[in-house]
Amino acid sequence: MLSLSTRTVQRCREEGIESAFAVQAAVIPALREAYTLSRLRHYVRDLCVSAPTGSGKTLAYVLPIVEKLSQRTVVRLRALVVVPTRDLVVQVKETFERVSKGTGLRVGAVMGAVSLAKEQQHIVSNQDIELCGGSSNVDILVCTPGRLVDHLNMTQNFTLQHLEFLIQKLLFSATLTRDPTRIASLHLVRPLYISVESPPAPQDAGLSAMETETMAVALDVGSGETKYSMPAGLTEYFQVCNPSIKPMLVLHLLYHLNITSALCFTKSLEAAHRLYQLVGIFDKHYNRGRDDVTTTRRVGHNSGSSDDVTVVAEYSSDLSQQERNSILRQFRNGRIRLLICSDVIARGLDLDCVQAVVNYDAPMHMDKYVHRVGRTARAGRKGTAYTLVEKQEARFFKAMVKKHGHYKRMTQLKVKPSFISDLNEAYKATMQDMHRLYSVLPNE
Ligand SMILES: Nc1ncnc2c1ncn2[C@@H]1O[C@H](COP(=O)(O)OP(=O)(O)OP(=O)(O)O)[C@@H](O)[C@H]1O
Repeated sequence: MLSLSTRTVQRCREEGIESAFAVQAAVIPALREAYTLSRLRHYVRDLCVSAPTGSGKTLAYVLPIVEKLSQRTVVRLRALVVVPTRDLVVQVKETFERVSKGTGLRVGAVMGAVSLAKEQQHIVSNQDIELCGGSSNVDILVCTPGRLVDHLNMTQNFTLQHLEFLIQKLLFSATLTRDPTRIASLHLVRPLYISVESPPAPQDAGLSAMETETMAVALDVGSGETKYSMPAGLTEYFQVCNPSIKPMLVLHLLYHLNITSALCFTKSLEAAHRLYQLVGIFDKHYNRGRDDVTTTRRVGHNSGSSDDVTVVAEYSSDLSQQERNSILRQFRNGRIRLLICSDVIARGLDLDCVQAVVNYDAPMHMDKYVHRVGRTARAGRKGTAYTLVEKQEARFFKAMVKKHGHYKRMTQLKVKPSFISDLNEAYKATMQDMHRLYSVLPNE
């Protein structure tokens, strides 16, 4: 049984959460049992959770941590959450803040977006004299690994000695390793593995009364290649093609399939920028003189007017945190149709509006593929993933997905040149502009 307090259940309802997802129904009681027994020292244990992307793993640890810590009287750092990217720090912190509203719990974040000194003031209440029990301004801290190490080395009175919960995204993952050697290297204490493979459709019972036994299955550690469980609402396509046709296929998705909200992953920042410019220029040529332009009002690449929809924007770790937040806000509000991005966005970021994911450059690691396509079809919604595989990569890509038992989920597309012939004229003009931009003469 979940047995969450009336306050937590009420808070969840205010946030639109009426029932527990499968992973929450499996993890929350296990986590409660683990921290209840951890008072007896030899019962301390680690929990490892494997569940599809977008299945609700964040609330699975946020809810029990807030439940437990809301009974505290003195502020001490009792829960530490380590996640791989800054964007994820912001997102997880917001989730803690929403759930803990009204409890008085203090949630902090350190990720290197501001100076170390500013972060020190934010997380530690007294830096003047060394205190053996440390001093803390926060009960819960969300951080990136690098910044955590900085504070451990350089922040007086920052201490982990009162920690009751340590969450590592690595161990709450859609791609949790089954490799016994890698698991051994983590030095886990009496690990309990929970694997949830069912889709994240809400269960019948409410948050306060949830049976868990049927949902969790034993994780098959050491069983060879990992078979990833994917979101049930995800449809996956791939197309084998020449590299030169790849931009046209992206344009086909935008202008023929009328995709209005997509993330597009490239292999490098340069490739992302080039594609961003190409799509922006194409949009101008394609829409020039057309009376029926309804889906895309052109705005250079972004005019800022509230009605405008920008056809394309780019997102990368090179942008400031403020710029990144602003782009994500516009994308969430439906004001950007195609967001071209690097893998900084692929890990854990929760954008409920993503209709499709495009792998403009096919990932060559299955983990990367799972995290990228997992930005769509979240929380029981539907979504589509398209992967463009260059001819010389096709053998490797197919072998990779087959090795992970994934090939049968995917459908091979064959977009014929005749399907996209109406884009040719604007595309030709675009290529001429691109060649001018990059000072490269066309071959023809
Ligand atoms: N019980 C619930 N009812 C409704 N929505 C929920 C519930 N639990 C989680 N969600 C929503 O589902 C979405 C995905 O959750 P979350 O980001 O925790 O997924 P995740 O499993 O951590 O994904 P990833 O592996 O990609 O990090 C979020 O928008 C969250 O608010």
